[in-house]
Amino acid sequence: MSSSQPNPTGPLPPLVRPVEITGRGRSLVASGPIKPGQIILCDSPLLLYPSSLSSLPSFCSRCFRVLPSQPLPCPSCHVALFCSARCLSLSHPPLLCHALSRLLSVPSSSPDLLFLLSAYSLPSSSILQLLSLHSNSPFPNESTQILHSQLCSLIPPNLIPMHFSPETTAALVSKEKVNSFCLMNPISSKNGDGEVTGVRAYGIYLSASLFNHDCLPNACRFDYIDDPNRENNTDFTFRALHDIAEGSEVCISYVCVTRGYRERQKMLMDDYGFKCECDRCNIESRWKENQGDEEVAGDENGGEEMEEIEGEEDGEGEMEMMEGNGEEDDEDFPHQYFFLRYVCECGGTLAPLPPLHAGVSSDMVECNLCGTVRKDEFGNTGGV
Ligand SMILES: C[S@@+](CC[C@H](N)C(=O)[O-])C[C@H]1O[C@@H](n2cnc3c(N)ncnc32)[C@H](O)[C@@H]1O
Repeated sequence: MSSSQPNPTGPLPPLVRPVEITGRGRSLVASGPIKPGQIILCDSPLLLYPSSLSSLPSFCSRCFRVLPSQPLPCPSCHVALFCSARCLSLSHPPLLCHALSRLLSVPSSSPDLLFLLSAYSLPSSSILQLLSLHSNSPFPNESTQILHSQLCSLIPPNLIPMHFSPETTAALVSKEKVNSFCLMNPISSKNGDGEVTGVRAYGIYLSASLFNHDCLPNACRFDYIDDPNRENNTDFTFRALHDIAEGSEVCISYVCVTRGYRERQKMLMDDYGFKCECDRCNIESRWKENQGDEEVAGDENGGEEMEEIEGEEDGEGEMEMMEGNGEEDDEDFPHQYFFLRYVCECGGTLAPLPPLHAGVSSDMVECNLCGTVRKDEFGNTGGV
């Protein structure tokens, strides 16, 4: 690990500092001891964009809350709908507005177009921040060339943004692939069967995109997109699952932690371009069922950007182990404690509520997927 690096994405809270770690790039490490449930980072989006054109009639185009029965349409494009006069007045950039109505006539348009139109609508300084994020292969290829020519047909000449070029388009797409977070539809309390109903929107969060991945994360993300009492409902909060020692790396999981080894490896390689060599993967790679041909080849077109962060779907592999269906015994599954303590029945991650007073951790845990808050059966004694 090398010394602290300046953070090009902006100021970070005092609990973490960015460092460069060989083989992992920029990483966030604890500047001091972090307590269970402590808020490590709060981050606002640089950019939010709808998951698809078909989601536009359901969610406010600014705050992405569910639209009321009488939404306010943009008087110009009539495509973007808003939940309130405030949201309507706050943001609907002309470039996006013009392009949206034209986009409806593009047959089977790529979701990347919504991202690119939103990104090119940003002020120049924000585009540069976006371009400062990590990516793999940021160079034009056939698919980014096609995207760029589609953009050319969607953006009127008088609104062509400053950095607009095939190179920037390719770079933006590559940044999006590894840095975008999903804003999921919360699990409805009524359907409480663990089903997640899909991605509502995607977002780029500059500081949060410095978190690296671990299959046994020590932090997880909370968002409260439908909370009527939060003005900044699309902000993310990252909290510690347990004690984190000064100097330790703070990691989240990019994929649902309940997924099995091979599936995790494939998703991390296809979507993020790295082979995970965390402690858990090192152990699971030795399991009999994971020996042999590994399907972890890269796939340029694969996957969708941090979309599984904190449990999008119920995985099967590890949960089966917990239920006693697997062949391994406890010695082969030392992370069983993690699953018992930090994984909710819905597949989400359980983190303690923030400490009530300095040094006193909460004895309540909250699931970041179904939102359940309950007593921590294990007490708040610290790390795994
Ligand atoms: C969202 S960025 C995280 C910050 C990034 N390290 C940076 O330098 O800006 C995701 C990228 O970080 C790297 N990364 C994240 N977790 C990793 C891990 N466990 N092992 C190796 N590389 C990792 C991969 O290159 C991945 O595509």
